[in-house]
Amino acid sequence: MSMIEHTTRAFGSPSRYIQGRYELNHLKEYTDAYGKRVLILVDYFFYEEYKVKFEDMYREGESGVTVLEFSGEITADKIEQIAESVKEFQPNVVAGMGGGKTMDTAKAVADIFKAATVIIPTTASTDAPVIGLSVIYTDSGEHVGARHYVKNPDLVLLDTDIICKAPIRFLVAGMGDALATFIETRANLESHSPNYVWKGYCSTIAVKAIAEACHKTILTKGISAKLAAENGLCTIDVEDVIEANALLSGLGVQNSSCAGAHSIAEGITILPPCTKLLHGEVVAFGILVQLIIEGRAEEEIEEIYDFYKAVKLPATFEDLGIKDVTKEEIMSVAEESLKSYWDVEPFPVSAQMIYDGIVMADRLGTYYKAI
Ligand SMILES: NC(=O)c1ccc[n+]([C@@H]2O[C@H](COP(=O)([O-])OP(=O)(O)OC[C@H]3O[C@@H](n4cnc5c(N)ncnc54)[C@H](O)[C@@H]3O)[C@@H](O)[C@H]2O)c1
Ligand SMILES: [Zn+2]
Repeated sequence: MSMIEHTTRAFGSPSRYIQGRYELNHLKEYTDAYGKRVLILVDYFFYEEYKVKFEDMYREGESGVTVLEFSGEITADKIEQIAESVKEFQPNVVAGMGGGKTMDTAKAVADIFKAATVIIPTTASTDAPVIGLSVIYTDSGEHVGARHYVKNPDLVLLDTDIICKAPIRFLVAGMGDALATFIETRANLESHSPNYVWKGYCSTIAVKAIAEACHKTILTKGISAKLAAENGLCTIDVEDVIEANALLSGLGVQNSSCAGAHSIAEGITILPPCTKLLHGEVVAFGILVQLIIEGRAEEEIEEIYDFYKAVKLPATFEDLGIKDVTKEEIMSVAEESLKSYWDVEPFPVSAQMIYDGIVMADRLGTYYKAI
């Protein structure tokens, strides 16, 4: 167990968070407050459409804009190449519009120019937008490590019209990731583990309240939000769930820490079928394992299984695409998972305990599906 070294508490967050329908139409007003040389990295999915829109938007006035396409993997080389290509332009605002990889690349490029960072997520599938770090990979997609910045993004701007229209799987996966917030924060607080804000510093009352609000929002509004978004509607429940997935979940993880659920998410990706799942989907299964290992009350566990059944988050090996997984493979996942964050749990956790938790999560998943 990693105990805190002292009682100093720490909290970190983005400077501004703005969320609403059609908010992207106001991008220029927002970036004007930070600087006049604006670089916008746009996810390949939106590039053709938004390059034209952004160039039109910045045509009048003193600000200049450079719009570049982002595609593929986020690597140290790609970050350097992008920075090199805009060396003359010297952006003082760097925006990233797209999925987690585009956003993380924009954070890295902004850091090189010491520019203001503006993050424009186009899905609500991860808590990457608000966090002050980028996850770097190799060209072939292997995880290299995280690049940490001294500050979080200056502005996180969510246009919920765009996020609502994204495939529903992203919103649901984001709910899985967000549900881990309270469950992992509780473990962090119970074990008095350090948080991610500053080395060795402990968590605040604020993060406990944020994690509780995140949990309540997902469990009470998640089903309605999914139904609405599936029908192209952007109701207040959709807005609330987007805020929980992006803001509350991001603040939660940075200001406490990951624990068992994310450890399972990292361990289980050694099984090839699980690499095709979204981050929040494997985290969702990890939550079940963590709750079982912690021996939480039946009502709490049942509530989570019922929710998964309603929104279709994975609760069994079959849902994960690993119906025929062997005992040896499960033990390998357990051992791999031990390399992550199990030391945040309030008691020591062994590979055998994780093995039992994984199998039991599947068995309970099968049981709750049948009733
Ligand atoms: N920095 C952090 O703290 C942090 C936290 C969580 C995840 N991450 C990182 O985020 C990445 C995963 O994020 P991701 O799942 O968004 O991956 P991604 O960026 O690869 O996006 C997934 C796919 O969704 C597409 N997409 C984006 N918006 C869309 C929309 N509205 N409609 C349809 N398609 C759309 C993208 O083009 C891409 O093909 C990983 O690199 C992970 O390491 C970072
Ligand atoms: Zn996560």
